[in-house]
Amino acid sequence: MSKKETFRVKRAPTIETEITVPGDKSISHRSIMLAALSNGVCKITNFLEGEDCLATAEAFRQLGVTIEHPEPQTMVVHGSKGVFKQPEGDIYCGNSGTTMRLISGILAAQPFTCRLTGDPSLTKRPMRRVIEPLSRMGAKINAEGPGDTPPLRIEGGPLTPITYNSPVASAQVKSAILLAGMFSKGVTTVIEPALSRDHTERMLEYFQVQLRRDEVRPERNREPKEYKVSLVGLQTIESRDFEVPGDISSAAFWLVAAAAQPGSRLLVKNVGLNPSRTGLLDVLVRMGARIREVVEVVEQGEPSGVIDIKGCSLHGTVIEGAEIPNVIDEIPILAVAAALAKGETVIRDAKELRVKETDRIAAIATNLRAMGVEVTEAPDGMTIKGGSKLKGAKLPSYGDHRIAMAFAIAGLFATGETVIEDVECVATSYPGFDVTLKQIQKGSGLLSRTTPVISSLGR
Ligand SMILES: O=C(O)C1=C[C@@H](OP(=O)(O)O)[C@@H](O)[C@H](O)C1
Ligand SMILES: C=C(OP(=O)(O)O)C(=O)O
Repeated sequence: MSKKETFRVKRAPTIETEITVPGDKSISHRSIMLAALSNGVCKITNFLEGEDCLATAEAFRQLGVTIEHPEPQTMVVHGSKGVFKQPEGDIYCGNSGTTMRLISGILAAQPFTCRLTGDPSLTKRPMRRVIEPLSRMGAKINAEGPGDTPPLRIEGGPLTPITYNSPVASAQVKSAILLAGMFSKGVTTVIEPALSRDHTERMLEYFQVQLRRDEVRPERNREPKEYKVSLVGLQTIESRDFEVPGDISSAAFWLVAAAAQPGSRLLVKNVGLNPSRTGLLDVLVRMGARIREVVEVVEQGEPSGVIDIKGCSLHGTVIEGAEIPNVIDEIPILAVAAALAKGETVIRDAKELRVKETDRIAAIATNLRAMGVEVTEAPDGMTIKGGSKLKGAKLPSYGDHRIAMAFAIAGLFATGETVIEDVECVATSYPGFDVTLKQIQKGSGLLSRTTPVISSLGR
């Protein structure tokens, strides 16, 4: 996609198709990292060639790791057992918070200094959340930007393990500490206030690292639970091949497009169904969507399979509390679903959205209002009054991939034309989104009448 591209979207026919989506972004990042730390050669297939994950691959090349790219979506990583070379220049993490925060955990343990930079969006994102625990482990990290923002200068060295009570349920914080813990002698523990995505834990186990996971109730039999993960450092990370499942956060856009349109039916195949990521399906079911999901594979620690969704008229819901980390990246598209649903949807406990690629609460509220939707903003969320007709509008993406894609879907339901500006950011997580968008607008790729309806399992 070239610079300053737009999506021009018009009302679409019902969706009746089956699709696959590119590889999972979170898992693709981790596959490069764990393969690089491993003791041999790992072939990663269905790797997401989004800019964020390519930035992670490039970072490890700069650290001296040989990474081949023999064919599309395949990366062959020659593990270096955690021994890296000092990079010549800065490591550029692009738009990717995951790259910067996770790699910080690894660099904290290296016997050299390096500097991490990013694009204007990443340069505004808070890094205290990783600086604090990694400094407690012994790293010297200096955030050069105002208010602990990047660039980060990391002077690594020997680390001591810690037990860290994380104030946020963040997979990036948890993963940075666990990766640092792999370089320190003794037990590193992270306790989080709600379960964030657990791909790092699952992939470490798949690479033969032993760890322990517990659900703890701080006061006996009282909710909310806390989630505890511990590992002993200096374990060998055994090289493994890995196939990345499709990204449910990318599938989310089409799932909502189908869910909100009576008469639509969509099958998404080979998509990740890790329970720490499927909160979107729970929310859509609460809104009235008819969904069945079938886990077909649980190899390599990550469940994946098919989602079968039928459109109907949706109604409002409440999204809050421990569910928020599970749907954190899906809130922009869930807000669009809320605008299309009858009644009110309340989103709370989601102040994290203010520090993503953009302030997503403000971006969602502004764009929904431009389409004629009544939205009340709160510091940690919003209330959306759904059910009125969406008006086509010219909308900024705020340089945020998920805002760009969510509002392209809103445009499929709006009167007139919706134009999303500056959509090149979509390449960070979903190359090919524009192709599927065009197909769906044309109504192509209809399901054949023989496509079996999934009848087992379901929600
Ligand atoms: O660990 C990861 O791969 C991610 C964790 C989440 O961020 P936080 O850890 O900041 O919640 C999520 O928003 C991001 O897209 C990817
Ligand atoms: C927040 C996101 O990613 P990251 O934190 O890696 O930039 C995202 O993909 O929505």
